[in-house]
Amino acid sequence: MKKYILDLTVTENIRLHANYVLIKLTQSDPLPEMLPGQFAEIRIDGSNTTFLRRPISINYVDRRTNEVWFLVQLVGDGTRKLATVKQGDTVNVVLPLGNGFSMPETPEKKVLLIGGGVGTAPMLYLGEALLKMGCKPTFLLGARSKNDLLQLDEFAAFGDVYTTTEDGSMGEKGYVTQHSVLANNKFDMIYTCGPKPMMMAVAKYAKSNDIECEVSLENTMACGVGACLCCVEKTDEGHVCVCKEGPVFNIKKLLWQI
Ligand SMILES: Cc1cc2nc3c(=O)[nH]c(=O)nc-3n(C[C@H](O)[C@H](O)[C@H](O)COP(=O)(O)OP(=O)(O)OC[C@H]3O[C@@H](n4cnc5c(N)ncnc54)[C@H](O)[C@@H]3O)c2cc1C
Ligand code: FES
Repeated sequence: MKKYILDLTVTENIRLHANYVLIKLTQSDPLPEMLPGQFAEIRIDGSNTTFLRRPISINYVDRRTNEVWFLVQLVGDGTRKLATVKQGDTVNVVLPLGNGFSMPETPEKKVLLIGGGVGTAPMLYLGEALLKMGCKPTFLLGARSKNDLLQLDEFAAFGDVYTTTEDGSMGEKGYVTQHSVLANNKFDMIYTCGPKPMMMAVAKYAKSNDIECEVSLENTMACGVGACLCCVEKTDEGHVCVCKEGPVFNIKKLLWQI
């Protein structure tokens, strides 16, 4: 897919919670095609300590308003600076990058989308794409506590939503892999994104229950286009760049000890 370097304009920057912002960007021309699971490399202007662009997932593409959404967790200088953009500011992005999730062959498939923390970000756009093909998704969203569960209304517009929190402040207490929705249903496909230990636990569950599973890796990245080799992951085909060959992989391709 063709990649673009675009100067996009901020239409909204919504503080969802102390540590998260939702940034919506647009341009006068129609935004390019973007697939669920792909990401952008965002240039951080005005930060003396952030030399490289930062990879952020495509959270949602609103074709009616011609906006692309980014859900950003504030973890360091780059994301904190990005979180300060205001309506009318320009943000330079390279997109769409990476491969994206593969869609089920038929809409009859029963699919579960598991997001942990800010790993829920790519699941919203994926959920809409699944619903559009007639495959209503089930979302299982996990976080430390209630405040870290984001965009619940938006998810509910596309499918059934279940939640877990580690402190029990919302949904079932515990980890996503302990949620009763797994025991009460037989899913054909699981898509997941979140902290690596969570994705490994999900992959282990999927493997032992013979369920197809795709994970979206968040290896630390620099160039985002397969040039610097800083994001490599071992697969059954050798070392590959997660930014280019991924970030989405079928768990059968990964050499995880699960
Ligand atoms: C393909 C991909 C998609 C991503 N999508 C999103 C998204 O939609 N929303 C979002 O908020 N973040 C996302 N991330 C993570 C995001 O890129 C990092 O949090 C960001 O680069 C940190 O930049 P910083 O300058 O704020 O922090 P830094 O100063 O660079 O780092 C601060 C802290 O964050 C940790 N960190 C840095 N990079 C990562 C990473 N890739 N994963 C986990 N921890 C990291 C560092 O170890 C350090 O402890 C994604 C990462 C990848 C690779
Ligand atoms: S980030 Fe440079 S090769 Fe992947």
